[in-house]
Amino acid sequence: MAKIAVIGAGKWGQALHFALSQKQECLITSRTKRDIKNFVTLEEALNCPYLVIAIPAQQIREWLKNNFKYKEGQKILVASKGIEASTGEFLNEIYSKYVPEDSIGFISGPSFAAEVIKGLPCALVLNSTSKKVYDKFKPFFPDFIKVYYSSDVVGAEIAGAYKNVLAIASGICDGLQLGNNARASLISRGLVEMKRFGKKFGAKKSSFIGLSGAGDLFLTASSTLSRNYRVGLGLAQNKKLEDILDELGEVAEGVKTAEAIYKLSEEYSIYSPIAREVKLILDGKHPKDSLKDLLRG
Ligand SMILES: NC(=O)C1=CN([C@@H]2O[C@H](COP(=O)(O)OP(=O)(O)OC[C@H]3O[C@@H](n4cnc5c(N)ncnc54)[C@H](OP(=O)(O)O)[C@@H]3O)[C@@H](O)[C@H]2O)C=CC1
Ligand SMILES: O=C(CO)COP(=O)(O)O
Repeated sequence: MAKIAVIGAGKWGQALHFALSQKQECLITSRTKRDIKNFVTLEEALNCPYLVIAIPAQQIREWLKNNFKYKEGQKILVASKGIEASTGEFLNEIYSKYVPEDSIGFISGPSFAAEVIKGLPCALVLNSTSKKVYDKFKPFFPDFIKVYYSSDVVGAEIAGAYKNVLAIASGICDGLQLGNNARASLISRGLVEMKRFGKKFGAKKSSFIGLSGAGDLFLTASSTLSRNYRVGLGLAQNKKLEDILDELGEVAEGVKTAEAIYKLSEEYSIYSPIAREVKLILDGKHPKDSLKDLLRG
C-alpha cells in the first residue's frame, strides 16, 4: 500500500505528485476527479501516513473542518503559500488546531510547478519545528530536488506568502514599462519590507535571504510563469481584477494575501508600503498614483 498521498490536484499538487512518484508510489486526490495515474478517493488518500496538502490558503480552514481528522502518527506537509485574509491567521496557526506541531512541515522556496513537472532541478526548504518531519519526508523526494531543513516555520510562511504580493507589484512595474532599474529597486525594497514584517512575528532573518525569501521572490517577481506576476501585468493594463482572475483560471494567492498583510500591518503598526499599495490597487487605485506615492514616501 502507498504510504504517501498528495491532496489537491491543481498545478502544484500535480507537480509534487510527479516528483514524489519518482522513488515510490504516490497517490493523489482532489475535489474534481481527474484522469491521473494513482488518482484515488479522498478517503483512501487520508488513510496514508504521509500527506502533502496543496490546497489554496483561503480554503484550508474550511477544508480541514469538513474533511480532516488527524490519525495518530501521520506526518503532514503543507505546500500552500498564503495568509488567510478573513482572519490574518498564518497557515501554521490554522493547522495547529488539527495536527500536532511535531508532525507538520511547510515547503518553501523557488519552485514553479511547470518546471518541477518536467523534472528540472530546484532546491526547496522543509520547515518544521521538528527535524524528524524533515527526516521522514526527505527520502520521498527525487534526485532532482534538493531539500534543506529549517525550523523557522513562521519565517518560511511569511516569505512564501509575501513574495506573492511583491510579484503582483513587480508585474505592475513591468506592465507599466518602468524599466529594469525600477524592478530591481522594487524587489530589493520588497525583500527589506517582508523581512521587517516577519521580524514582528518572530521570523528569522536568514529565511529572508535564503531560498524561502530572496530565492522565491527573485523567481516569482521576474517571470511570466508566475500567476501573481501576471495579475500585476493585467492590473497595469487597467484590466478588471475579476477578468484577470477569470482568464488566469488558477489561484493567485497574492490577491488575498495582500489584504491579510494590509490588515496585519495596520494592527501591528508595521511599515509595509509596497504591500499596502498592491492592496489599494486591487481595490481600484490607479497604479500610476501608487507609483507616485511610493516614490514620495
Ligand atoms: N503552482 C506553483 O508553481 C506553486 C504553487 N504553490 C502553492 O500551492 C497552492 C496551490 O496552488 P496550485 O496547485 O498551483 O493552484 P491551482 O489553482 O492550480 O489548484 C488549486 C487546487 O486546490 C483545489 N481546491 C480549490 N478550492 C478547494 C476547496 N474549497 N476544497 C478543496 N480543494 C480545493 C483545487 O481542486 P479541484 O481543481 O480538484 O477542484 C485544485 O486542486 C497555492 O497556495 C500556491 O501558492 C506553491 C509553490 C508552487
Ligand atoms: O510559488 C510559486 C513558485 O515558487 C508559484 O508562484 P505563482 O503562484 O505566482 O505562480
